[in-house]
Amino acid sequence: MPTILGQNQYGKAENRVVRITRDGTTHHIKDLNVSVALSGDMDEVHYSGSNANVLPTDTTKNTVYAFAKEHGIESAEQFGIHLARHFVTSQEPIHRARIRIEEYSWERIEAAGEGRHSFVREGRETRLAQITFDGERWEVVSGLKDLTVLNSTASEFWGYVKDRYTTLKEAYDRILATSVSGRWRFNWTDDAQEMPDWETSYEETRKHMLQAFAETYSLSLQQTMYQMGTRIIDHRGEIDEVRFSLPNSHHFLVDMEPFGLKNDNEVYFAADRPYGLIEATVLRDGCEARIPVDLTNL
Ligand SMILES: O=c1[nH]c(=O)c2[nH]c(=O)[nH]c2[nH]1
Repeated sequence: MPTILGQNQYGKAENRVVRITRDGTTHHIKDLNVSVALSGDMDEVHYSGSNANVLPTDTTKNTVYAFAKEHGIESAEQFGIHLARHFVTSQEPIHRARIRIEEYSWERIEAAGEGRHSFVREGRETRLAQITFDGERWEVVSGLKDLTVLNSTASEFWGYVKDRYTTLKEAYDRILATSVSGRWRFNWTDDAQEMPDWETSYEETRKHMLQAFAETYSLSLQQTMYQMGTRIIDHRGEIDEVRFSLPNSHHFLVDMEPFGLKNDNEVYFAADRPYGLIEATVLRDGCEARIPVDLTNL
């Protein structure tokens, strides 16, 4: 045979599932985008077209919705663990399941009247979770994207290398802004270990990240980023690795001299591109880096 089959996986991507839980007239909402990727003994469907080992992607979709009904959605991580375990343990040919989840936040609208059933989509970040199970070991990587933050002072950038193409002026008081994309890997790997409280872990990790961003007097975005990772590793024992991808959202002071005006760090042009892209992994000492370097691959 002139070719052989390499890595392959399949499943239904982007199942949009909204679960309402009713507690009398008070309703709760969980809004997820769930992608299933399964792999295992799938050579034959590729080589000969035999579907004997193929659980249809349509079924994986139905399972997502059925599990939302039967088990509810306590957290993205918990939901992903249920699904991954189900696919690997219920179907002999399936050896590995990867569940990716995006979660959208809804805030309750406090209004007059009996019902508490109205929500506004929060302009918050998108929460992310990826759960992988091979029948023995778990890997849970959580994260977020589009967490947009800005410090309007306490940021400098100077003392850098200058060559004949360098035109950047040293900055002693600049805006530091970024849209955080981060992933963190849990050290929970098998059922015998106690599971983290996923909801608390997410909120606390997010809080440490934001506090480190706010509290670091920044000499570079690299330094701030490292502090954000360090703060998480120091405070969250359940997390061993953090990976960040931070666009440096440049804010350029507008030259107002042509208008006869003095711009005293007040008016900026917020450039959308190009942007510096600052990325790094922060690891607990002695731990292995497993989160892919390119977060668009996760
Ligand atoms: O925080 C920064 N890090 C850089 O590496 C860099 N490079 C640059 O032009 N501006 C900045 N800012």
